[in-house]
Amino acid sequence: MAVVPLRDGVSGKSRLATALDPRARRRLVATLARHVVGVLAAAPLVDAVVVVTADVPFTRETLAGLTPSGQGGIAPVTVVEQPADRPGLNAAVDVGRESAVALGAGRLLVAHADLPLLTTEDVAAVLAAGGLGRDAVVVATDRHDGGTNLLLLPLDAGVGFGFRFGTGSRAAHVAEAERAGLRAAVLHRPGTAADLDTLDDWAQLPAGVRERLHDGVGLPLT
Ligand SMILES: Nc1nc2c(ncn2[C@@H]2O[C@H](COP(=O)(O)OP(=O)(O)OP(=O)(O)O)[C@@H](O)[C@H]2O)c(=O)[nH]1
Ligand SMILES: C=C(OP(=O)(O)O)C(=O)O
Repeated sequence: MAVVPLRDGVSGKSRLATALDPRARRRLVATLARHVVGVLAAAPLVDAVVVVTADVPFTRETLAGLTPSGQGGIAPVTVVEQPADRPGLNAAVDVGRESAVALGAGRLLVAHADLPLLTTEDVAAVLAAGGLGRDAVVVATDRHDGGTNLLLLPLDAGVGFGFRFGTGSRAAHVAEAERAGLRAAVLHRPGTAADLDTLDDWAQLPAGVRERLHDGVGLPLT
Protein backbone atom coordinates (compact mmCIF):
# COMPACT_ATOMS: atom_id res chain seq x y z
CA MET A 1 0.00 0.00 0.00
CA ALA A 2 1.21 3.51 -0.75
CA VAL A 3 0.97 6.50 1.57
CA VAL A 4 1.36 10.10 0.46
CA PRO A 5 1.61 12.76 3.19
CA LEU A 6 0.20 16.05 1.94
CA ARG A 7 0.56 19.15 4.04
CA ASP A 8 -2.30 21.48 3.11
CA GLY A 9 -3.25 24.05 0.54
CA VAL A 10 -1.82 26.99 2.46
CA SER A 11 1.49 26.36 4.23
CA GLY A 12 3.12 23.97 1.75
CA LYS A 13 6.08 24.80 -0.48
CA SER A 14 7.18 27.59 1.87
CA ARG A 15 10.67 27.54 0.34
CA LEU A 16 9.11 28.87 -2.86
CA ALA A 17 7.33 31.72 -1.06
CA THR A 18 9.69 34.34 -2.45
CA ALA A 19 8.84 33.31 -6.03
CA LEU A 20 5.17 32.30 -5.80
CA ASP A 21 2.19 33.89 -4.12
CA PRO A 22 -0.03 31.63 -1.96
CA ARG A 23 -2.50 30.93 -4.78
CA ALA A 24 0.26 29.84 -7.16
CA ARG A 25 1.87 27.70 -4.46
CA ARG A 26 -1.45 26.04 -3.82
CA ARG A 27 -1.83 25.29 -7.53
CA LEU A 28 1.70 23.90 -7.68
CA VAL A 29 1.16 21.68 -4.62
CA ALA A 30 -2.07 20.40 -6.18
CA THR A 31 -0.55 19.73 -9.61
CA LEU A 32 2.42 17.87 -8.12
CA ALA A 33 0.27 15.84 -5.73
CA ARG A 34 -2.10 14.85 -8.52
CA HIS A 35 0.84 13.61 -10.56
CA VAL A 36 2.37 11.54 -7.74
CA VAL A 37 -0.91 10.01 -6.60
CA GLY A 38 -1.91 9.24 -10.20
CA VAL A 39 1.42 7.50 -10.86
CA LEU A 40 1.16 5.45 -7.65
CA ALA A 41 -2.42 4.42 -8.38
CA ALA A 42 -1.43 3.27 -11.86
CA ALA A 43 1.76 1.46 -10.79
CA PRO A 44 1.88 -2.33 -10.83
CA LEU A 45 1.75 -3.94 -7.36
CA VAL A 46 0.31 -0.84 -5.69
CA ASP A 47 -3.14 -1.97 -4.52
CA ALA A 48 -4.22 1.15 -2.64
CA VAL A 49 -3.12 4.74 -2.13
CA VAL A 50 -3.84 6.63 1.07
CA VAL A 51 -3.25 10.39 1.21
CA VAL A 52 -2.82 11.67 4.77
CA THR A 53 -3.57 15.35 5.24
CA ALA A 54 -4.84 17.91 7.70
CA ASP A 55 -6.61 19.67 4.81
CA VAL A 56 -9.22 17.22 3.58
CA PRO A 57 -11.24 19.67 1.39
CA PHE A 58 -8.12 20.83 -0.49
CA THR A 59 -6.95 17.25 -0.94
CA ARG A 60 -10.30 16.00 -2.18
CA GLU A 61 -10.50 18.89 -4.65
CA THR A 62 -6.93 18.19 -5.77
CA LEU A 63 -7.58 14.50 -6.36
CA ALA A 64 -11.00 14.83 -7.95
CA GLY A 65 -11.18 12.48 -10.92
CA LEU A 66 -8.34 10.31 -9.60
CA THR A 67 -10.60 8.54 -7.12
CA PRO A 68 -11.83 5.02 -7.99
CA SER A 69 -14.94 6.32 -9.68
CA GLY A 70 -12.76 8.44 -11.96
CA GLN A 71 -10.59 7.34 -14.84
CA GLY A 72 -7.16 8.22 -13.50
CA GLY A 73 -6.06 5.27 -11.47
CA ILE A 74 -6.39 1.56 -11.10
CA ALA A 75 -5.82 1.36 -7.36
CA PRO A 76 -8.36 3.06 -5.10
CA VAL A 77 -7.29 6.40 -3.64
CA THR A 78 -8.55 7.40 -0.20
CA VAL A 79 -8.00 10.51 1.89
CA VAL A 80 -7.34 10.11 5.60
CA GLU A 81 -7.50 13.09 7.92
CA GLN A 82 -4.43 13.79 10.04
CA PRO A 83 -5.61 14.50 13.59
CA ALA A 84 -4.82 18.02 14.84
CA ASP A 85 -3.10 16.59 17.92
CA ARG A 86 -0.67 14.63 15.71
CA PRO A 87 0.96 17.36 13.59
CA GLY A 88 4.00 17.10 11.34
CA LEU A 89 5.30 14.94 8.52
CA ASN A 90 6.46 11.93 10.56
CA ALA A 91 3.17 11.81 12.44
CA ALA A 92 1.31 11.90 9.11
CA VAL A 93 3.30 8.90 7.90
CA ASP A 94 2.57 7.09 11.18
CA VAL A 95 -1.14 7.67 10.56
CA GLY A 96 -0.67 6.18 7.09
CA ARG A 97 1.12 3.17 8.53
CA GLU A 98 -1.81 2.57 10.88
CA SER A 99 -4.17 2.56 7.88
CA ALA A 100 -1.91 0.11 6.07
CA VAL A 101 -1.74 -2.25 9.06
CA ALA A 102 -5.51 -2.05 9.47
CA LEU A 103 -5.91 -3.02 5.80
CA GLY A 104 -3.53 -5.97 6.22
CA ALA A 105 -0.86 -4.60 3.88
CA GLY A 106 2.49 -6.39 3.80
CA ARG A 107 4.57 -3.39 2.82
CA LEU A 108 4.25 0.33 3.03
CA LEU A 109 5.51 2.64 0.31
CA VAL A 110 5.76 6.25 1.47
CA ALA A 111 6.07 8.82 -1.32
CA HIS A 112 6.37 12.57 -1.04
CA ALA A 113 3.81 14.51 -3.04
CA ASP A 114 6.29 16.72 -4.88
CA LEU A 115 8.06 14.45 -7.38
CA PRO A 116 7.33 15.80 -10.89
CA LEU A 117 9.44 13.20 -12.72
CA LEU A 118 8.12 10.12 -10.92
CA THR A 119 6.95 7.32 -13.25
CA THR A 120 5.39 3.91 -12.73
CA GLU A 121 8.79 2.43 -13.66
CA ASP A 122 10.35 4.32 -10.76
CA VAL A 123 7.74 2.93 -8.40
CA ALA A 124 8.41 -0.58 -9.72
CA ALA A 125 12.14 -0.05 -9.17
CA VAL A 126 11.61 0.96 -5.54
CA LEU A 127 9.47 -2.13 -4.95
CA ALA A 128 12.02 -4.37 -6.69
CA ALA A 129 14.81 -2.96 -4.55
CA GLY A 130 12.90 -4.35 -1.56
CA GLY A 131 14.28 -7.74 -2.59
CA LEU A 132 12.76 -11.10 -3.40
CA GLY A 133 12.14 -11.73 0.28
CA ARG A 134 10.48 -8.31 0.51
CA ASP A 135 12.61 -7.84 3.60
CA ALA A 136 14.55 -4.65 2.87
CA VAL A 137 13.85 -1.05 3.74
CA VAL A 138 14.36 1.01 0.58
CA VAL A 139 15.37 4.64 0.82
CA ALA A 140 15.06 6.55 -2.46
CA THR A 141 17.10 9.69 -1.92
CA ASP A 142 16.70 13.23 -3.12
CA ARG A 143 19.13 14.67 -5.66
CA HIS A 144 21.48 15.81 -2.89
CA ASP A 145 21.56 12.23 -1.50
CA GLY A 146 20.78 13.56 1.98
CA GLY A 147 17.00 13.19 2.14
CA THR A 148 14.33 10.57 1.50
CA ASN A 149 11.75 11.06 -1.23
CA LEU A 150 10.30 7.55 -1.11
CA LEU A 151 10.63 4.89 1.54
CA LEU A 152 9.59 1.24 1.37
CA LEU A 153 9.05 -0.57 4.66
CA PRO A 154 8.13 -4.22 5.32
CA LEU A 155 5.34 -3.88 7.89
CA ASP A 156 5.65 -7.17 9.79
CA ALA A 157 9.40 -7.03 10.42
CA GLY A 158 9.44 -3.24 10.55
CA VAL A 159 7.10 -2.77 13.50
CA GLY A 160 9.68 -0.82 15.52
CA PHE A 161 10.88 1.34 12.63
CA GLY A 162 10.60 5.05 13.40
CA PHE A 163 10.09 7.51 10.55
CA ARG A 164 12.75 10.20 10.47
CA PHE A 165 11.72 12.42 7.56
CA GLY A 166 13.45 15.79 7.66
CA THR A 167 17.02 17.02 7.24
CA GLY A 168 19.49 14.15 6.88
CA SER A 169 16.71 11.57 6.67
CA ARG A 170 18.55 9.23 4.31
CA ALA A 171 21.20 8.42 6.94
CA ALA A 172 18.62 8.44 9.72
CA HIS A 173 16.41 5.94 7.87
CA VAL A 174 19.33 3.63 7.11
CA ALA A 175 20.32 3.74 10.81
CA GLU A 176 16.73 3.11 11.82
CA ALA A 177 16.56 0.06 9.52
CA GLU A 178 19.73 -1.34 11.07
CA ARG A 179 18.37 -0.69 14.55
CA ALA A 180 15.20 -2.61 13.64
CA GLY A 181 17.30 -5.50 12.27
CA LEU A 182 16.34 -4.87 8.64
CA ARG A 183 18.46 -4.66 5.52
CA ALA A 184 18.61 -1.19 3.97
CA ALA A 185 18.91 -0.47 0.25
CA VAL A 186 19.55 3.05 -0.99
CA LEU A 187 18.17 3.89 -4.42
CA HIS A 188 19.00 6.85 -6.60
CA ARG A 189 17.14 7.39 -9.88
CA PRO A 190 16.35 10.60 -11.74
CA GLY A 191 12.61 10.08 -11.36
CA THR A 192 12.73 9.44 -7.61
CA ALA A 193 15.44 11.98 -6.78
CA ALA A 194 13.86 15.11 -8.26
CA ASP A 195 11.68 16.81 -5.67
CA LEU A 196 10.58 20.41 -6.11
CA ASP A 197 11.32 22.47 -3.01
CA THR A 198 13.45 25.38 -4.24
CA LEU A 199 14.07 27.53 -7.32
CA ASP A 200 17.26 25.55 -7.79
CA ASP A 201 15.21 22.31 -7.95
CA TRP A 202 12.98 24.06 -10.50
CA ALA A 203 15.97 25.04 -12.64
CA GLN A 204 17.18 21.42 -12.65
CA LEU A 205 13.96 20.07 -14.18
CA PRO A 206 13.87 19.27 -17.89
CA ALA A 207 12.46 22.14 -19.97
CA GLY A 208 9.41 20.13 -21.07
CA VAL A 209 8.43 19.41 -17.48
CA ARG A 210 8.86 23.06 -16.52
CA GLU A 211 6.64 24.05 -19.44
CA ARG A 212 3.97 21.59 -18.32
CA LEU A 213 4.09 22.89 -14.73
CA HIS A 214 4.38 26.53 -15.72
CA ASP A 215 0.77 26.85 -16.86
CA GLY A 216 -1.19 28.44 -14.07
CA VAL A 217 1.71 28.46 -11.64
CA GLY A 218 3.94 31.14 -13.05
CA LEU A 219 7.45 30.06 -12.14
CA PRO A 220 10.01 31.44 -14.60
CA LEU A 221 10.56 29.23 -17.61
CA THR A 222 14.26 29.94 -17.82
N1 LIG B 1 0.23 15.44 6.20
C1 LIG B 1 1.35 16.17 6.24
N2 LIG B 1 2.20 16.18 5.19
C2 LIG B 1 3.31 16.94 5.27
C3 LIG B 1 3.62 17.73 6.41
N3 LIG B 1 4.79 18.39 6.17
C4 LIG B 1 5.18 18.03 4.93
N4 LIG B 1 4.29 17.17 4.38
C5 LIG B 1 4.36 16.53 3.07
O1 LIG B 1 5.58 15.80 3.04
C6 LIG B 1 6.19 15.88 1.76
C7 LIG B 1 7.56 16.52 1.86
O2 LIG B 1 7.34 17.83 2.28
P1 LIG B 1 8.47 18.91 2.43
O3 LIG B 1 9.26 18.99 1.18
O4 LIG B 1 9.20 18.66 3.69
O5 LIG B 1 7.57 20.22 2.64
P2 LIG B 1 6.85 21.12 1.55
O6 LIG B 1 5.56 21.63 2.10
O7 LIG B 1 6.73 20.40 0.26
O8 LIG B 1 7.87 22.33 1.36
P3 LIG B 1 8.47 23.37 2.44
O9 LIG B 1 7.32 24.17 3.00
O10 LIG B 1 9.37 24.23 1.61
O11 LIG B 1 9.18 22.55 3.48
C8 LIG B 1 5.19 16.63 0.88
O12 LIG B 1 4.34 15.67 0.29
C9 LIG B 1 4.42 17.49 1.89
O13 LIG B 1 3.13 17.86 1.44
C10 LIG B 1 2.69 17.70 7.51
O14 LIG B 1 2.88 18.35 8.54
N5 LIG B 1 1.59 16.90 7.38
C1 LIG C 1 11.39 15.81 4.32
C2 LIG C 1 12.48 15.64 3.60
O1 LIG C 1 13.00 16.49 2.68
P1 LIG C 1 12.50 17.87 2.08
O2 LIG C 1 11.85 18.60 3.23
O3 LIG C 1 13.73 18.52 1.58
O4 LIG C 1 11.54 17.49 1.01
C3 LIG C 1 13.33 14.42 3.70
O5 LIG C 1 14.23 14.32 2.85
O6 LIG C 1 13.14 13.60 4.61
